[in-house]
Amino acid sequence: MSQGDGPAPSNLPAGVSLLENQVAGHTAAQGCLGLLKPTGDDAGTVLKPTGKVQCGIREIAFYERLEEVRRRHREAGEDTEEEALWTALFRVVPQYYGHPKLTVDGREVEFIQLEDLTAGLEWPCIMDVKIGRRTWDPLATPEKRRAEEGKYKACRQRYGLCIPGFQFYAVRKGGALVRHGKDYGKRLTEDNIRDAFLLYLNATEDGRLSRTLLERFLADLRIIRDWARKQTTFRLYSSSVLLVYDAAQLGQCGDSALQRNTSLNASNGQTAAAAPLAVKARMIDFAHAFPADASEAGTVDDNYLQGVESLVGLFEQFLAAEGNVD
Ligand SMILES: Nc1ncnc2c1ncn2[C@@H]1O[C@H](COP(=O)(O)OP(=O)(O)OP(=O)(O)O)[C@@H](O)[C@H]1O
Ligand SMILES: O=P(O)(O)O[C@@H]1[C@H](O)[C@H](O)[C@@H](OP(=O)(O)O)[C@H](OP(=O)(O)O)[C@H]1O
Repeated sequence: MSQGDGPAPSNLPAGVSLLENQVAGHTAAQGCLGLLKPTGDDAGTVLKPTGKVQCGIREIAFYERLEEVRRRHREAGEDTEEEALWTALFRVVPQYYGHPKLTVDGREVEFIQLEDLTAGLEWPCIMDVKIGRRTWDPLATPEKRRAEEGKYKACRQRYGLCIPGFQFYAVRKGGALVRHGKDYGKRLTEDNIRDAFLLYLNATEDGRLSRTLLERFLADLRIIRDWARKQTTFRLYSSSVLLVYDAAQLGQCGDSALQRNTSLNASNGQTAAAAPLAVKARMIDFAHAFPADASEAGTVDDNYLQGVESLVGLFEQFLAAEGNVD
């Protein structure tokens, strides 16, 4: 969604800075107001500007709805079948902390405050996977629809998803940070999209991956997939799954081929068994979350489901490949 027009903010309120590891969406580097990161009491959260009014209203409504389910769940202690479908999402949607207003460059801006999914990671590897063949919503103008249909075509056609941005720390290059933005994502095709995932996942040169990493991602992705297989009340357009892991912990999973400098591991004083590998897949960006209309009632969101099924399928193929480690 658009995150505000005009130059990048020059005058941020005290106690917030730009979220430096934002990998997609509108960023300060593009002259927009990107996500911010508070310090002090609110450390560990991010502030997403609401941008276009209707996008903000829809995204807040989605998070508030989930909060309402959470409140009922806490009070009732047990869920109806419909509630259970939504409580399953708590694990795969960032915690929501409301929608505060801040003044940026003399203008009042409403934000959505969320758990920072990258908090505490030493070498945060982050990939934004935008889900769905169709990314324009029912209110899109013909121009917007054409613009959306014209990009990331090859990947979207084949997989029902695209990669607008990612970053990773290359463990076998001493932890060098590599970033790829939307131009890279737009050049990907059905033949090489797997290579983008292999890069992101710190595969060895011969394509071997950490089994632990894949299994942990799959645990979350299957929760999202199972929800998408059943839920019939929403249509999610242009929503993403954010993949996050800490490459600094990869070397502690047991295989020397994936390891970074072993002295770094030793300096952490951690053993392979003691070091939990931080890995998560989370649903983000509900700016185009629409309640199903009358003609869609009782049916699943095929557009979203197909993208998530593809993502699960890709990770399952990686996991089934021979030679993976740990
Ligand atoms: N909860 C979060 N924790 C950490 N980083 C986040 C979080 N939410 C979003 N981000 C970062 O911000 C980026 C953009 O997020 P999001 O897709 O919600 O914004 P957007 O501007 O609406 O995107 P788009 O322009 O693609 O619609 C993500 O790719 C990710 O790098
Ligand atoms: O991947 P790209 O090429 O950067 O394309 C952008 C992306 O589709 C965003 O999701 C969209 O914001 P919305 O979700 O708000 O529509 C934005 O529209 P915008 O330029 O109209 O803000 C597009 O420019």
